[in-house]
Amino acid sequence: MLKIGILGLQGAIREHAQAVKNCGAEAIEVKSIEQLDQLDGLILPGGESTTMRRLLDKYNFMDPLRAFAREGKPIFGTCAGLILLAKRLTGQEKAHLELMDITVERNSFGRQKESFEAEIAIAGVAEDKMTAVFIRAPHITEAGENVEVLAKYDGRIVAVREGQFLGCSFHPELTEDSRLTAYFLQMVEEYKMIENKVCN
Ligand SMILES: NC(=O)CC[C@H](N)C(=O)O
Repeated sequence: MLKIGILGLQGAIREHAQAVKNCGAEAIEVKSIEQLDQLDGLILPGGESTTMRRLLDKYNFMDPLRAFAREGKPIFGTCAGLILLAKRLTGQEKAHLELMDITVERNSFGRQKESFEAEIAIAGVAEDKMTAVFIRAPHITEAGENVEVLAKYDGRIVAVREGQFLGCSFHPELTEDSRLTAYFLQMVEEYKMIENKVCN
């Protein structure tokens, strides 16, 4: 069974764990860096990216997370998690993990739309549209040449993939529709196959 970690420092942790279990994998709430070794893939949940960054520093997660990525292991960032993955943040000098070749703007859907649901199509995941829950959501203003744009809302990029990394502006764990989580687990499965080939 695939072992999927959910970074458990702050944010929507339990809902992601449930979505992972619904898709038939084991969900592990990650609270210390020692737990990273046993994982096949990792989810960075939504929450508040500044708070999350403070906790990542406090518990010395930054370098181990970058090492996890260097091993080629898949990471899925949702909302605040997407902000953590970005190489560039609008209006901020320093980004966080700097793993995905994207520029992200925080809180970009205006006041009246602080929290809303929308029906969006996601390439390779939900061509027929699915409900996406946006909560003080960021969006992607620039995507590098190796980044695949999977979804847009209101002309703005809200879901992307770059090789082993997947990111979205919304909260896929807050609806019953687990298709995006299932897509991520498929990425993890593919990574495992590649890893086994290299080892054998
Ligand atoms: N729902 C979310 O994760 C919101 C992200 C939040 N606005 C931030 O900047 O971190």
